[in-house]
Amino acid sequence: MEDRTVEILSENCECFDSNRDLKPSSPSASVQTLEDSTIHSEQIEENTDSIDDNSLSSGIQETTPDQGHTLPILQKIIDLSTKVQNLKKEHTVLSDQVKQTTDSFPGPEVVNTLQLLNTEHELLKKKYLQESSERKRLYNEVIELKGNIRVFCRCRPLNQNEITSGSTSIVDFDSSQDNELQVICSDSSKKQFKFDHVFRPEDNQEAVFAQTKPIVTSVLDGYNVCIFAYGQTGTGKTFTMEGTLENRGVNYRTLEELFRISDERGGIMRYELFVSMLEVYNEKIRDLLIDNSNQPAKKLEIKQAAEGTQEVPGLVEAHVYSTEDVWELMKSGSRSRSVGSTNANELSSRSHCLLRVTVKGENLINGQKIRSHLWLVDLAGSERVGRIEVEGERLKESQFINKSLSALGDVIYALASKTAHIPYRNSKLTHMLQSSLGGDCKTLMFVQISPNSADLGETLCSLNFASRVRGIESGPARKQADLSELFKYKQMAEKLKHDEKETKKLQDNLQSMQLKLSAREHICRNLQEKVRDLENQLAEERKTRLKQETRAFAAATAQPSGFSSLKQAALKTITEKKPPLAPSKVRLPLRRISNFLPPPSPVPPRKAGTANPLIPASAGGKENIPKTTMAATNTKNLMKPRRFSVAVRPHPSTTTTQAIQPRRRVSIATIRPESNTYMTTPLHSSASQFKNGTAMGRQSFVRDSRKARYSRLFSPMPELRTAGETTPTAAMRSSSKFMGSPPTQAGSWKSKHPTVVALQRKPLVWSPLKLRGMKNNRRPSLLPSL
Ligand SMILES: Nc1ncnc2c1ncn2[C@@H]1O[C@H](COP(=O)(O)OP(=O)(O)OP(=O)(O)O)[C@@H](O)[C@H]1O
Repeated sequence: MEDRTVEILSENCECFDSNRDLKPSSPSASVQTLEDSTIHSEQIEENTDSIDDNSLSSGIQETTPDQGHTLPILQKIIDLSTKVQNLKKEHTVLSDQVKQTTDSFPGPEVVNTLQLLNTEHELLKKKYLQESSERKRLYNEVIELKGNIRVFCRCRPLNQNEITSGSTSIVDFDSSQDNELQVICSDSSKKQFKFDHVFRPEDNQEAVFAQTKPIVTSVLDGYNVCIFAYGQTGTGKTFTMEGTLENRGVNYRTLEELFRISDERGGIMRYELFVSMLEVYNEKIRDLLIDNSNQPAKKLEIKQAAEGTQEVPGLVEAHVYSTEDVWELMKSGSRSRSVGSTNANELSSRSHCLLRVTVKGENLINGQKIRSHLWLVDLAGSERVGRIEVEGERLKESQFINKSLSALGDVIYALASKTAHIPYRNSKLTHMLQSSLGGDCKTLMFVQISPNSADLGETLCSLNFASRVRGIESGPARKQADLSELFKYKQMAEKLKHDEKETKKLQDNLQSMQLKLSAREHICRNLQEKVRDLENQLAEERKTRLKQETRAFAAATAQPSGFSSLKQAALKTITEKKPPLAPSKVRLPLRRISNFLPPPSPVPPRKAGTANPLIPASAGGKENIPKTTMAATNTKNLMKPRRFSVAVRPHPSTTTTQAIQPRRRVSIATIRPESNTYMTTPLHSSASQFKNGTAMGRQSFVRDSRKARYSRLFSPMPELRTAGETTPTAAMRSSSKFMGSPPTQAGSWKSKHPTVVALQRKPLVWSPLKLRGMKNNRRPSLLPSL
């Protein structure tokens, strides 16, 4: 009977083997993609069902030695493991993709660049605010300086000749009115003139420059400034502007002041000063800084630059670094100036002398640059031609001088009357001063007068002219910016705008990449959960099958007889539709599937009172070996079948067509003695061990860890072969590779599997022992009542 059982079990194993390559009947159940892991899971279920159904429908078949050696459940486990491995591989691929995506993110360099851009942006904003504040301050200052054409009147003292001749001063200065003077006419009438400031004959050069300085220094703020001295010959124009070595004039003091302020503002502004010196002689421009005594004078013309300013191409611009440089240049230029002797002045200036100071400044805080001009003009004598007895060349000079001075008067008149057209181009002088005369420039006019009564007419003419100049309503001064710098700032602003756009684009890209990363991470997490579900499901299935195999093995070995009843009961059970294995209700933590055997778990000594019902309570030591095992080991033909199955096999004498096919294959891989060279399954070892009565089979059990693992998985009671001190169930539990698995919710989970349900209702429904016991009413079942 036991031989038949073994044969039946073996054939059942073969039957499962023959179905191990079964594929899902529905193509839709195939695992196609990783994302369709749910389908994957369902496919596993259907695979299981398909295998089981095919196994059941095929019935018991003959075992052939050439058929596969792997059990179907092993095959399914392998398939599941393969799928899990595939899922892990895909997970790895996805993780690598995410990592590559992360690597392609803007790295630290881009982040640093962004930080630098932000810092630069903040700095530019700060500078812009500072510049706005500065501009406001300057604007207020300009408002205070409304009426930017200022007129100072300076009266020279009577010279030695005039005093000797008994001349008296016709200019009366009211002590109570600082800025007014009265001219005593020939009829003893007094003409009063009011100017911005009136310098008396006793006022020295320092006093004059003290009043001039505020306007002069405006050139360092970027304003064009024009200072000119107007008056008849010998009234002290050159003395005021150039001065002497002992009494330096406005020109020298201005440069001195400019250098002083430049040094004072050194931490904020960097200035460069350039000096040009030229004269307009007979309507010709001469560069006074070129020693052209030995060669013909180079002809210079006034050109209008792109910025609208008047430039003289070819004019020397000497970079000066100190007042000494300026003084040397002035002396050199003065020597080149055209002078002549008149009866009014021994060294009368026969030309208009213009000293141009170009200031180039750079704001070290905001980088703003300025470029402005300061014109210091010593005009030729304004006396009428008839006043001085000249002829020939001197007469011609005087005509040009008067013509240019008349043009200057016309310009001033036009500015005063606010006419649309200002005749700047009527003379070289006004054309040259165009950008420094007018409403948006600061102009200072020194009207030089003589106190000599003999010069009364010329004095009145000069004062009247100066009074008209003073009456010009000029607009607020306009700061002269370097247009090239302006263009540069414009480009910088455009670049900043572009950089801000790029920064925003980068930030958008960063956000997009972060979103993609989070999405991929989410996918990875889902995949991990699916892998975990599959592993949990696999573990559950293994556990369930192990339980069933244990029960079947115990039943089959304990009660091999009554096979027909067993068969009928089993058939009755298997005809029920088998639902898929109940999924795990509780997700178990991921546990890596390895090919290594878990360490043998110690089997706790069983108390007599809590002994497994499969084992008699009185059993101990060798006697603890279950009777099923003992029965199997005592069977002489145990080693004959190629496979050793715990499922029953009908006796050859019985019909094979009526063989019972267990719903869950419960078999133990074994081997025929003649093929033991190829098999190292535990049963083979155990069979040899049992046969020889030794423990040598244990060596082969652990020689191949993979085979040993599977053999150990499906060996119902490997421990029984050696220790024999525990029950098959306990032995199976202790030998299972899932010993380390977390406890399942066995108490709460209830299987819906028909077989399990049937077993729950009829614990011994397909147990031969139970059937036999029920049939004969003599022997109770050894299976536990679940
Ligand atoms: N404020 C003054 N104090 C003392 N001396 C003066 C003063 N103004 C002019 N002089 C003297 O008067 C003389 C003539 O002055 P200056 O040459 O400067 O006149 P000018 O107006 O330039 O004449 P021109 O138009 O012919 O060049 C000089 O010797 C000068 O020293």
